Amino acid sequence: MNLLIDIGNTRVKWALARGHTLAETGAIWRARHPDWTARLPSDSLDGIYVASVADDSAIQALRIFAADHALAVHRVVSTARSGPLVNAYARPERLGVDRWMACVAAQARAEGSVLIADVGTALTLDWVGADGVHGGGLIAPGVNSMRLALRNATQLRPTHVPDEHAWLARDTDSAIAAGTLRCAIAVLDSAALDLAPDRLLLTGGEAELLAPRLARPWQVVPHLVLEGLAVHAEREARGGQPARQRSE
Ligand SMILES: Nc1ncnc2c1ncn2[C@@H]1O[C@H](COP(=O)(O)OP(=O)(O)O)[C@@H](O)[C@H]1O
Ligand SMILES: CC(C)(COP(=O)(O)O)[C@@H](O)C(=O)NCCC(=O)O
Ligand SMILES: [K+]
Repeated sequence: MNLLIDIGNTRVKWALARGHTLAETGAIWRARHPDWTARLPSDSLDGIYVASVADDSAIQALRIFAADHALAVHRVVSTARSGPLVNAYARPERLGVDRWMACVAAQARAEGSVLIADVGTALTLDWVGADGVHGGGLIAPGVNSMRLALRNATQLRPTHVPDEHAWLARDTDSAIAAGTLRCAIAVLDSAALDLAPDRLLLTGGEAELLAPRLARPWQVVPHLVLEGLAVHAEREARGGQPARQRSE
């Protein structure tokens, strides 16, 4: 059994995986739990596969956890190809590895073109064509990050996030909640309309917030990045076209 770990800028997501199957999953807010590795499962593991876009201290903490449990850490990085998937970036290693793993998972799931939205700290879009070629994507702030940006750039200090998000808000907290949410909705709706893929996949911590408000039916896949790690680990175990990786 492998421990799969997706270290984002806000949360660590993990899964126990047997082959393609994610047996158990969890998420840990790193800022709230500086000792987050103590919350990871550690029994009966063969190894750890990690995709991290966070600062090096997170990988450092994971290395200590792995050494304590005599486990190898396979740090996955973005590569020019993975199986049938081809990376659009001229410098493939610069594509966020969470984005790359989401593309791997989306491509392995089904045929046809797919647009992937991962909305967490950042909102990212990635296109994978029916031919398996990654077409690139974009990076914007997630909803909460937009709210933090306003807080940092202004004197606005909202005290709550109202449930309703009317277009025409009549108080400051509602106006911020509506404005930031509708920015994210607008990006996803217009990308779905302009690019018209066969499938729309939505993941990330803000997926459930956005999904019911979108014009087209995006399929929410909570663990898409971890699914990509499972595919990657299996490809490597079979010896077939692994993405390049560093063993640590
Ligand atoms: N239980 C929750 N309650 C409220 N917001 C949540 C919850 N879980 C996730 N989020 C939202 O998801 C974001 C983190 O999403 P995530 O995909 O884990 O981001 P990252 O990959 O950047 O760490 C948070 O900033 C927050 O906006
Ligand atoms: C865009 C991201 C910050 C998203 O991070 P997240 O919201 O998952 O924490 C991450 O994928 C990243 O650091 N990417 C590298 C730059 C790129 O993908 O072009
Ligand atoms: K993201």
